[in-house]
Amino acid sequence: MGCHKICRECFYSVFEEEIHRAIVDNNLFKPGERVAIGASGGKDSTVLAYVLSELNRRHNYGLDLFLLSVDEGITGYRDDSLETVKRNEVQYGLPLKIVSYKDLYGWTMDEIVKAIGLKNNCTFCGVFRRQALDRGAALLRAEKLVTGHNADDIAETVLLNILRGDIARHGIYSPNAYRGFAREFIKDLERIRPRAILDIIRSGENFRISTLTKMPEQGTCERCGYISSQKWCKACVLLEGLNRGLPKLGIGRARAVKGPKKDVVRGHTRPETQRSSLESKQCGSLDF
Ligand SMILES: Nc1ncnc2c1ncn2[C@@H]1O[C@H](COP(=O)(O)OP(=O)(O)OP(=O)(O)O)[C@@H](O)[C@H]1O
Repeated sequence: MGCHKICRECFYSVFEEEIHRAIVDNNLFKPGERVAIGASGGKDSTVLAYVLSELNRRHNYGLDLFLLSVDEGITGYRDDSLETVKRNEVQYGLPLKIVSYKDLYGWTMDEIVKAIGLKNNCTFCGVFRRQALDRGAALLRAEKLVTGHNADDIAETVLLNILRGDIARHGIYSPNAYRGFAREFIKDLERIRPRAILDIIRSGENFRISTLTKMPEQGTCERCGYISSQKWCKACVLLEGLNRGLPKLGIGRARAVKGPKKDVVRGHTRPETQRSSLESKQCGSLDF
C-alpha cells in the first residue's frame, strides 16, 4: 500500500480488501467450515467479527461463524463488554456462545484472587482464557478459532520473542515487565518512524526457525484432553494447585502452554488510540 494518505472510506475498503487477500492467499478457510470468533467485546475482536462476517457475505466464503465469549468472573470488568458482544450478536446476526471460568473450572477470577492474592492472578487468567477459548470452540464444534490482534501488539510480541531468548538465559525473565518495556520502546520508534511497527512485523514474518531447533511437541493433556506439550496442561496444573490449596503449584518459570488446539487465525488491526501506560495492557493477554 506504500505510504499514501487516504480518506476514511478508502481506508475501510483497503483494510477489508487486505484482509480478504490474506485469507485467500493463505487458504485460511474452506467452504462449510465452522469458525469461532473469540469475542471479548473489545475493539480488536469487534472489528474482527464485523470484517469476517462482512467478507463471508461479500465473497461467499461459505463459513458458519459464531461469536465465542469467555466470562472470567471479574466483577465489574467483563459485564460491559459482554453487553457489547450481545449487541454484536444481533447486529451481525451471529450466534453467541458464552463460556465461564466458573462453569469450566469451578472458580471465578474473583474467587481465585481471594485465594491467591493479586500477585500471580494474571497467570491463572491468561492460561484459563486460552483453554476456555479452546473448550468453547470444541463445544461449538468449530474447526477454527480466530482472535483479534492489533499491529502494536504483534510488533511487541515479535520484539519480545527476540528478547526472550536472551532474557531467559540471564534468568531475569518477567513477562509482564518486558511487555511493558517492548511497548514503550516500539512507541518511541514509531514517533521517529511511523512505519517501524509494520517493519517489525514484517521482520517477524521473515523469521526462519533453524532445522536444529527442537520444537515442543503438541500433544493432549492426560487429565482434561485439551492441548498440551506436557503430560498435564498448564490449566490442569494450576487448577490442581487451587483445589488443593497450593496455588503456587505451576507458577514460575515452567514452560508456557501452547496456544489453542484449533487453527488460530488472527485479524490484525491498528488501534484507534495509543495506550500510554506501561500497566495498561489487560492482564493475561493472548500472546502468540
Ligand atoms: N474474554 C474473552 N472472550 C473471548 N475472546 C477473547 C477474550 N479475551 C480475549 N479474547 C480474544 O483474544 C484477542 C486478544 O485479546 P487481548 O486480551 O490481547 O485483547 P485486545 O488486544 O485488547 O483485544 P480486544 O480489543 O478484542 O479486547 C481478542 O481480540 C479476542 O479475539
